[in-house]
Amino acid sequence: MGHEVRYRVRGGRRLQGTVFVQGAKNAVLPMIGASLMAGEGRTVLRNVPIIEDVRRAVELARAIGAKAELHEAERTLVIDASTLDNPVLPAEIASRFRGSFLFVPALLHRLGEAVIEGVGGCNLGSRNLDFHYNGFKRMGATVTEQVGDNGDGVIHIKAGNLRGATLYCDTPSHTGTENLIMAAALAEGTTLIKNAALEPEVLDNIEILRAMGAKISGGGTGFITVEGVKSLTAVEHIVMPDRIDAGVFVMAAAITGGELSLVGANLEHLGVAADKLEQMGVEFHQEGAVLQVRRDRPLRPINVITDEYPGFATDLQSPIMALSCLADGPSYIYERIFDGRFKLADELTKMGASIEVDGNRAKVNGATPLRGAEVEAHDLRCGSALVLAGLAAEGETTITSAYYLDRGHAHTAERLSQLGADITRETV
Ligand SMILES: CC(=O)N[C@H]1[C@@H](OP(=O)(O)OP(=O)(O)OC[C@H]2O[C@@H](n3ccc(=O)[nH]c3=O)[C@H](O)[C@@H]2O)O[C@H](CO)[C@@H](O)[C@@H]1O
Ligand SMILES: C=C(OP(=O)(O)O)C(=O)O
Repeated sequence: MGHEVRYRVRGGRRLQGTVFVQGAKNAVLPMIGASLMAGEGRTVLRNVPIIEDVRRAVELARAIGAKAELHEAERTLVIDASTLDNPVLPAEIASRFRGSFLFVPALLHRLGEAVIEGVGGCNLGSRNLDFHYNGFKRMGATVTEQVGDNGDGVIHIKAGNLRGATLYCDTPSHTGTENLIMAAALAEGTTLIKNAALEPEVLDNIEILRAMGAKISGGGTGFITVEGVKSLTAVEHIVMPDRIDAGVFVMAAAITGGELSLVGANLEHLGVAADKLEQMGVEFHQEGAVLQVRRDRPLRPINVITDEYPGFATDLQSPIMALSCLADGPSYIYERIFDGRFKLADELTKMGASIEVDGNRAKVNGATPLRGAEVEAHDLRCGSALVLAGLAAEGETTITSAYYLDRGHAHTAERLSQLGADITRETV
């Protein structure tokens, strides 16, 4: 892990200018998984966000035998999966990011098995994988769990020949849908996936898979049909913009009373979050691929219920909690997707916020002025919310550990500084 890295923010500056929205974390990770399904050739992914999760994915791809080159300046990832030879997803890499589990379909098809020593991702309460395992089993795989050398569970999935089947997600799981589509893409026969996720990243992943030769229909409807094919070919693909990164910059404009041009942001991808932000007093104007955002009136309180797309994205729930601290009146937040995503409330309280948490519901008693403090990012979006709070706070805020934020946002300090923020990323 190396030294502790933290962000230091001195608040009170109004943000103004142009910012480039990064490529989507939650699109590029399944695409790396998809690229590992190509038995020959080199996949080229462009607009790759230079974030820690991508670095871990590159390490993991190499650990299982693929050749992966991340050209950071060009934001381009080149993957040659012809040399894939090791079915083990080692704990030391795989348990550091959720996207590691998206490598499983490629291992099942290419090597006939996958050994999962660990799966990571933000600690947000229970994060089950039963929809994935049940789907693989319905397609003919066997799933067994053993205790590894260090006492942790190791999951062994043996594929044999995966066969098309009728699959479902109890709730429309984002990575669950992606994994079942990838498993079905090279399976024998036809697969129907019911209650599939509708997220734009899922659709972008379908697009690359179709370019690779997969036969997938129904994306965006909740029912996805996949006709298995014999092989997939390596292609070039541009990763879609990150709607959560865009949402955080919208809120950076909102919390500082600023005005920004977000290059690459798509208002439609924000779903209900765009409407909620409008209700709070944020103004949007989409000009082609550039989204203009400004807030110059007092922030109004809000009622947020997180939901799958196009509902209010859970990954924007923490940022809007920070923003609602400055709204004039009580805001109500109901987190429906994850049962442990409110650790942020204690950190915001250290900065002067007044927040009452009751299970998965929170009441934010705005408006309270925020003051700088030493706070802790417990997960990625907790980190982005604390940066937002720091931008609006009086005095200095230090946020540890920066790693969480760096898992999902690229060049945070540089991009915010260019807009006029006073923020540095320091190694202690
Ligand atoms: C790498 C990636 O894309 N991560 C995103 C993905 O995570 P991830 O794909 O892990 O999230 P899911 O959509 O699968 O999970 C949503 C809910 O379904 C439950 N569930 C999920 C799968 C399963 O097999 N069983 C089960 O019960 C989870 O516990 C959770 O309560 O979607 C989340 C919800 O939009 C986002 O916050 C994450 O940023
Ligand atoms: C929960 C998140 O990511 P992951 O699923 O990769 O942990 C997130 O992006 O906020």
